[in-house]
Amino acid sequence: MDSFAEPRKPIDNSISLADVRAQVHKLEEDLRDKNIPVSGRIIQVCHYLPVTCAFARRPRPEEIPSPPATPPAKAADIPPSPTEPQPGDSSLPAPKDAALDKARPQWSLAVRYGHSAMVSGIDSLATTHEQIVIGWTGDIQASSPAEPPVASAVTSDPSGLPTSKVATSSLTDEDKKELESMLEEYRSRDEPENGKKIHYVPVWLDDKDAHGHYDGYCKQTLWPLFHYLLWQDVATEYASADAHWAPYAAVNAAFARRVAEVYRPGDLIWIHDYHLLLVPSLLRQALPDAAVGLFVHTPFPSSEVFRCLPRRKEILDGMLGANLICFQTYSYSRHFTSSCVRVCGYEVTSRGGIDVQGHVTAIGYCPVGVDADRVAKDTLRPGIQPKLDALRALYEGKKIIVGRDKLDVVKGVVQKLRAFEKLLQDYPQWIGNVVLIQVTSPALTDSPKLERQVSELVAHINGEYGSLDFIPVHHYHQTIKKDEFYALLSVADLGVITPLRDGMNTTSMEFVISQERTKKSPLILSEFMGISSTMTEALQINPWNMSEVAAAMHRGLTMSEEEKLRRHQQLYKTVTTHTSQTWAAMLAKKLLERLGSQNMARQTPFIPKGQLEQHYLKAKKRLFLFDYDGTLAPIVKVPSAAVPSKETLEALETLTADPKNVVYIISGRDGEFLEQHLGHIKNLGMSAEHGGFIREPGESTWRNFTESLDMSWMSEVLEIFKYYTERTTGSHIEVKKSSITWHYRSADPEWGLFQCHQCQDLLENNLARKRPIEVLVGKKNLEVRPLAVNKGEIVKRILYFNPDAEFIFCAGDDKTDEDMFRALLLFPQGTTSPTATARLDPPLSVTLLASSKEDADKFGPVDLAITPDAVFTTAVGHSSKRTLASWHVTTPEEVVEHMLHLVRVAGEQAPSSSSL
Ligand SMILES: O=P(O)(O)OC[C@H]1O[C@H](O[C@H]2O[C@H](CO)[C@@H](O)[C@H](O)[C@H]2O)[C@H](O)[C@@H](O)[C@@H]1O
Repeated sequence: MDSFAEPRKPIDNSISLADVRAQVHKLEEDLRDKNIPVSGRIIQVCHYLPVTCAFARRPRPEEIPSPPATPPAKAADIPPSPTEPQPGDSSLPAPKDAALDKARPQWSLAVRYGHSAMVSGIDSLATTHEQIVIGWTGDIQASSPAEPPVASAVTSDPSGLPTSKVATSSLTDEDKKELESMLEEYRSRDEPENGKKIHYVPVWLDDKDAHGHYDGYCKQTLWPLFHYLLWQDVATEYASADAHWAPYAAVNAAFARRVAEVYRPGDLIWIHDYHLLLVPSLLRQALPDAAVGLFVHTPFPSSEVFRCLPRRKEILDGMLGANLICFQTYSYSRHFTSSCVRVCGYEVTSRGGIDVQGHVTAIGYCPVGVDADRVAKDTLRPGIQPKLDALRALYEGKKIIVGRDKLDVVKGVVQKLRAFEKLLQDYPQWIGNVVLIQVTSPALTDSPKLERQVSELVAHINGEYGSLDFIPVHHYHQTIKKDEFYALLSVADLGVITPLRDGMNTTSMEFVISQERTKKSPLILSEFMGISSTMTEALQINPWNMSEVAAAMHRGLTMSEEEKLRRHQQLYKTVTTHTSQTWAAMLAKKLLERLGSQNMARQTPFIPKGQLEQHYLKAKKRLFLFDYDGTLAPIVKVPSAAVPSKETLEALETLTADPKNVVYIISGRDGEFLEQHLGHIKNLGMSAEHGGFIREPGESTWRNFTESLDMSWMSEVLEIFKYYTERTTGSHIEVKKSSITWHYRSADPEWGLFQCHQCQDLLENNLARKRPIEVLVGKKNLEVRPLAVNKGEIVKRILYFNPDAEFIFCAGDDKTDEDMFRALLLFPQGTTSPTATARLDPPLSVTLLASSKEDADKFGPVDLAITPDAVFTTAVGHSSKRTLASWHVTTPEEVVEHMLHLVRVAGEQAPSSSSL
């Protein structure tokens, strides 16, 4: 237990806000220099706006009551003409009635408390950036029209307003517009003077969706899971962890739409927290080039817990639309990464990013802090001192332990009380000399069982260890006011914050700042909270270990003044330099760094349908070169199950039926597999084993390019693969005619990858130095084939024999397909002329098969008919995948759709062209 030892020599882990801001500025300048758009704006996407909205609708004309019918008049009191209303005549609507006063806003806005760290961070960024905060209005409270009108958009606490709600569906477009323009004028209390504008933009949600999303999926499904609670342990009316998925998805979609509406190229987008985990991928589809960051404020559980979530893949894919995902701690980021690897089978790049079909999401962490200056100011509030004095007087002569938590299972209040009892048991000298003041504020959802448990435990301890003049535990279950809160933190001789799980925990930081003016008292923290990784000088404990917590309490209460001071100074430095301001600036910095990194800057555009169609229709001869796995058939777990779909077969059959088309499959598969599934397609050319074999269109025999090669290495590779297969459960070997593949897709993903690296290392640094082989890293496989053959060579060969092709479409998804794309870089880089021509030397595969030197010499260079615009090299995968291809599509289905489309348009054109 490291923390129980004498404190280490203080380390300087402080961060300078000025430095981070300067770095942000520099990064932006550098990006501009590289012509990468930087707007200087940040879009912050938060579940709630930091504003509450109350609404008092003006009555519509038809809702204004008409004057009541008057009784028959007596001659003596004939009323004046109705055109002359009398003062005080209550039967007539007063023209100045507040409800009718068009000038008076229907809306009143007030500060929404909560998430103060995030909100103050965002506010502070206004020093350097214009921002747009997008969030839900929350339930709209109904305020009475008789309420005094609000003078401006900035108002005080609306707690006096009636709490009935206004249905969002009852709001008109005008009502919504009115709120939007008031929000545009709104300025938060903490916005810096002369700061840049913060625009507040509401997301309008259907009330049912909004509650299904938040009270349902967020609070009943995700929140417990992220805090290591499986649903049967928390939900009293447990239905299904999948209930409320639909509103979760709907609300996320509404947020993404709103962001897309306000987005401008060069904006940075930061999405906050577990309420919005699908927004990144929705934005990636809508705004492929946007720089999107996702910050997860909660813990992220171990993959073994996370995998219980029915929608685990949807959630991970949703998050992975971001360019960067940041967590509070390294350990949460590690859990996330292993969930991606284990649940989805995604791979981790050498720099720790997650690779999804070529789109790499960087993973990082950046702990949030508090607004230390504001907290320090708050501790000086005049109302605090009298409360502090009162507490001191009340507990005079006794040590005070303070705990303040939400009454929520994960906050560990029960465990803390048990540990306190253990303190009194193990260190009886404290009986009568120490009190625990535990304040619990109500959680979002009541838990009567937990409340009962806590009360019983308090009563038990007080009964067991208390006396007429001594009550050991003082438990207050209520929301306390700010002054009371700071008085409590300041008076403590020991702070005990010991949740079973907590994303970060800001109370511990507020404790340290409060103690700066008073006792510099020590702090006990649970090791299961995010903040523990930065608060290294706190006494860290496992909240489940009662003896350990009791010992830490004893230690904290008896600590020397010198040690207290030393520890406090270190904690204070951490808290006052790792603030909400530095956190917010660091997020901006990290996303800009990501933006500048190579992966993000190089986007492969989506294949241009019109241009493809135009060149296809124009060409007298067209060449199609398709990889198979991952290009014409999606990747599946078992290789033999990757059979072509009905649509794929239809596309190949119709393409090959057109005499203008020359179509080849160029695959790593063996000829047997290709023949079995595609052999029946007339006129389909096939190349197997990464260019080792070719079967020309219309022929039934294969030409073997490896015949004359030394293939003795195969048995040696097989031995090595066998060694690894024995040690990697779930892996298997695929032996082909002249290549061999070791698959580990069904093995434990981390172990499989580790073994793959070991095996690759052995093959490359040992066998490949002596033998004419190449080791290829494929999709969860390792392949070895002869050095002399590759897919690029085959492409050159096909092109060499079809020099009159005027259109080339070549698609592939993995590294071996890059050889094909490389072979099709026929024009020097930067060629802009659409009529540029190219010449091709005879490739090795042509001369190699020549029977004699003279025969080989017959083959000279050929002039190609192709022009630069008519070569469509197409990577299947994400637009940010690193590739030599000029275009991309995302899935094999899209490849097939494009092919079917070309065949269709050519078919539609055929009758008219023949009639010409
Ligand atoms: O050149 P390709 O047509 O892309 O073939 C490359 C290798 O694909 C096969 O393995 C891959 O696809 C399987 C089915 O989706 C998948 O289970 C496996 O994990 C992938 O690595 C094939 O088995 C190999 O022989 C090919 O060389």
